[in-house]
Amino acid sequence: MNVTIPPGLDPGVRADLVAREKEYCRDLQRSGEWAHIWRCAGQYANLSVFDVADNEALHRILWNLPLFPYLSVEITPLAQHPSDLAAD
Ligand SMILES: O=C(O)CC1=CCC(=O)O1
Repeated sequence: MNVTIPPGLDPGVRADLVAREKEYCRDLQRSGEWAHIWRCAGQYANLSVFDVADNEALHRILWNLPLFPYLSVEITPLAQHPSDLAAD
């Protein structure tokens, strides 16, 4: 996810959006659907791993992100690799 918040956005609105985004993300981490989130070094972007039932669940999560209007999201579906020890 790449984040592009307009520089002219009211600072209070921006702070509220970022705070709500953090709480939303942490709730989904607690439920297990947002499995990992990493900051992409040097970028206002993150790399996240979701563990969801289906595409609709992923869409719901992304669509409801408070920062959704300011995100560009690239999605790569993942499957288990046969060499992964966890596959045994
Ligand atoms: O700061 C970001 O990368 C955007 C974001 C997604 C979830 C969150 O808490 O922040």
